[in-house]
Amino acid sequence: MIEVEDLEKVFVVRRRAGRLRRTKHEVRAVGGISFAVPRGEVVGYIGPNGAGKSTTIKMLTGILTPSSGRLRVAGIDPSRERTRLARRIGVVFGQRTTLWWDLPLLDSYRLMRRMYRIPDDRYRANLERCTEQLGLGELLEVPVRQLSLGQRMRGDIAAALLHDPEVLYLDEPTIGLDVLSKAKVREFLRELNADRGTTVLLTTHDLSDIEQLCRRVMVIDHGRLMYDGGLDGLHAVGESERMLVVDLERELPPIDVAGCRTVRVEGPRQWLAFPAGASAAPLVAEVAERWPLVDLSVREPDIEDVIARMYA
Ligand SMILES: Nc1ncnc2c1ncn2[C@@H]1O[C@H](COP(=O)(O)OP(=O)(O)OP(=O)(O)O)[C@@H](O)[C@H]1O
Repeated sequence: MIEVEDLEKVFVVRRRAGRLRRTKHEVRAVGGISFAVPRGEVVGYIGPNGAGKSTTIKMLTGILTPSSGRLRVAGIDPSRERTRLARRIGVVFGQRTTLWWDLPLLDSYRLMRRMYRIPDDRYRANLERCTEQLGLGELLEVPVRQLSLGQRMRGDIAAALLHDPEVLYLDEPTIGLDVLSKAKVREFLRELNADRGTTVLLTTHDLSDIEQLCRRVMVIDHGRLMYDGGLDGLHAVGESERMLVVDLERELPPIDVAGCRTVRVEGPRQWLAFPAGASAAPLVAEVAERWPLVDLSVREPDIEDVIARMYA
């Protein structure tokens, strides 16, 4: 559904270099990335600030023209046939709205029906589905400026789906939302993908979005693809560690188990880190045999830590 080959975007920026002089600089926002997303996949696209995520999405929608490389979305070259592509894709920018600020939601949707020339029956069916699943019923007559952030975001997601796009780009769709609103948005996206097979490319700084929605994740940094694969594989790349949390009968000096590092001691409780790929069984057996053990648990690595280590 999405094919990207050696995609590059270089911005030329002018900077002041004195009172009158300006010098030209090149910013390589995206520096030769390649990937493919098959139909129906939900892929997370993450990276630190300024990594090149939004620039990639803008090229995938046709807003920006690539400096070089090959790009196809649903078989269409986005920058050449932007209008034709617009009928096949939906876009939600969490930081901006595509709705008309002073109009009630429903009026924005009616305008979109005209713009996209959506047949009546399809429009009605999609509106009904989105209204029900996103809980928009009581909001349809409310002007967008009076909506809360979470309500507006749900309104924006519905707007992006009225014309039945095959691909949905989501740029920070849960930014600023409370826990409940995030859960609603994620649930809706899961159902959308399961029921309609919509391909989703999701950019977010909230890693729970990724954990809950994506099996595959791509990590970009300085315009380069650092990782493309399953969530589990991230742990290996990020050299993550699991934690053995040991409750002893009494306070003891840090215990010494081969293959582990004691990272914290608090009274009778000690935390021992070991490589995420190693088995916990021999370590547990050794602790149980050599020390007066009351309880023990194994904690999985936190994806936030893994990603932070990768970015660093
Ligand atoms: N129109 C532009 N002109 C010049 N430089 C730009 C332009 N747009 C983006 N850049 C630069 O390209 C790089 C990538 O920016 P981009 O917005 O794609 O990052 P991002 O990964 O989306 O970041 P964030 O997570 O902060 O939104 C940055 O260094 C940015 O300053």
